[in-house]
Amino acid sequence: MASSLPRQAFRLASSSSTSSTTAALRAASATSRRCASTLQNTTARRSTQWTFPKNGSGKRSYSNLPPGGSPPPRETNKINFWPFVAVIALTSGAYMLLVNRRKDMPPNPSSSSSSSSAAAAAPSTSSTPAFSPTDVTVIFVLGGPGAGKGTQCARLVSDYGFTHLSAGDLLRAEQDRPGSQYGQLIKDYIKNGAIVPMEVTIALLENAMRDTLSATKTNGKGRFLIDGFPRKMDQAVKFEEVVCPAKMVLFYDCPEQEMEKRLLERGKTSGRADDNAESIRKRFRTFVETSMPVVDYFEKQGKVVKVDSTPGPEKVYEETRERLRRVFGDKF
Ligand SMILES: Nc1ncnc2c1ncn2[C@@H]1O[C@H](COP(=O)(O)OP(=O)(O)OP(=O)(O)O)[C@@H](O)[C@H]1O
Ligand SMILES: O=c1ccn([C@@H]2O[C@H](COP(=O)(O)O)[C@@H](O)[C@H]2O)c(=O)[nH]1
Repeated sequence: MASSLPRQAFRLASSSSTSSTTAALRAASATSRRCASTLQNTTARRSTQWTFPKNGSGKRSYSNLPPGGSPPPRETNKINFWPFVAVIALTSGAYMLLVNRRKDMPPNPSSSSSSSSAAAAAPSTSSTPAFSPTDVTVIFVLGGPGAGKGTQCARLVSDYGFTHLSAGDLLRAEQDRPGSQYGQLIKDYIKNGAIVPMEVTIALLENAMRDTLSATKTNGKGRFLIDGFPRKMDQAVKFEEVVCPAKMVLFYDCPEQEMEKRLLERGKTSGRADDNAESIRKRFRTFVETSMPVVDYFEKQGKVVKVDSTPGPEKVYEETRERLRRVFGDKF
């Protein structure tokens, strides 16, 4: 059902868009319920259609005779034309009324002068992203837990003027927001190193992007480092479809042993519920099984820039800058 949720469902919460969050997810679930009840009604109608009366032997009777009964009395073959004439007259009248009313209506904005072309006439099969990649640069920053994504993003922000959006941070903020109906759900997912349903995360990201763009007077232009997202194929596809296609994927590659050491060290002070041995093990597993396919997917599109993040942060950053320069040029 997720893929057929209304677009509105993706306009979810940020701290400034709380009520739209709730309303959007409610709308989504209301739609699901409507779908379910429509399905039930359809099924009910179908089963009615397929209920045939049983005859005396207990078998279904498929003739137009009532089971075991005699044929209905034959009607005399007199045809009365007047009802037909009345129906035709009424239908023609209604049609003419409709045509005359339409003449007074303003033209439909979607059927402009080019409406005669096949493209304009065909129903839209894909949605348009909320932000154009011409105005908005999105770079996905991926890598295992503790690979150093956040550390590198902080440096890129000060040198390139990116806005850094960490999906994990946004989820933690939503989790702690008083009154959030997703607080407990997010908490459980994070503790288990699992991926929160994409509707929540995509909406948080889209809202944060929108808030950033409207707060900065840059005519809707902006640069975003989306850190720790997408971590699952459905997120990747949906985000690019409804929010904005990414220009590049910065992938920080680091051995598990090194990442574990960093996370356990960070866990001494981070206060994060998932910086402990058990959660780290689960996060690694999710990363290998669920998130690596996303990296492979973008790799096939030639979008991945892989940086070894085993060395110290300075060295990793130097390499990152060099790789960005190669892709975007000196003036980026
Ligand atoms: N290149 C590095 N060498 C050594 N330690 C590092 C390096 N980069 C980051 N760290 C440290 O490792 C820990 C994890 O780094 P960071 O938070 O940047 O990783 P992350 O990939 O964003 O993690 P997560 O996915 O869990 O949010 C931090 O304590 C950070 O200071
Ligand atoms: O797209 C996402 C990103 C993150 N999560 C959950 O958050 C935690 C922590 O993420 P960090 O990037 O390490 O801060 C992650 O383990 C997931 O449980 C998510 O569900 N979806």
